[in-house]
Amino acid sequence: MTSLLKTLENEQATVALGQQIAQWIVPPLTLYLTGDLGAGKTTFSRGIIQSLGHQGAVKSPTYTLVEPYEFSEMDVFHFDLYRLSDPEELEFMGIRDYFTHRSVCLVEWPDNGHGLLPKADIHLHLRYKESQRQVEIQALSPAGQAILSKIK
Ligand SMILES: Nc1ncnc2c1ncn2[C@@H]1O[C@H](COP(=O)(O)OP(=O)(O)OP(=O)(O)O)[C@@H](O)[C@H]1O
Repeated sequence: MTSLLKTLENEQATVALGQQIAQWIVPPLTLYLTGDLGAGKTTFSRGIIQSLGHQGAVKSPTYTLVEPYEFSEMDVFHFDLYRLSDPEELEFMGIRDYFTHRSVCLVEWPDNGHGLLPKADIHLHLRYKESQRQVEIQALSPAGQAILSKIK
């Protein structure tokens, strides 16, 4: 599978990447979002979620672990696992019930999910390089590859 490197000049570029990807999402789909604190994971998620039709704010669910958004054709689950110390918390939440053929999972700090999450179709690595913000978008499945091939 392939990957793509993009520079994100400003916040709007991060939002716009989410908006682009949102048009091509066919559930089920899982995106992993990694990058340091403040790298732009929530900004990207906001681009996707608002583009799908959510009109309110999109905040990182740091304390609730997951924020669900229901749309006509899919359910989006925005996870932030930064504070997850015990994977049993995910089991207690009944995490497996979240994953259906309608589910789109956006997962911040996926390494803390300890293998309880679906495998990623796309992995976004957000980073700073020489004072620029960059994102490496990695396709990890045919569904992810189909989306990657359309990103401009
Ligand atoms: N490409 C960009 N260029 C400049 N600023 C950006 C860019 N993308 C996002 N930002 C800004 O960076 C700040 C942090 O972004 P955001 O909250 O999305 O990061 P995060 O990775 O979700 O952080 P955390 O891990 O703390 O939840 C926000 O103020 C956002 O507006």
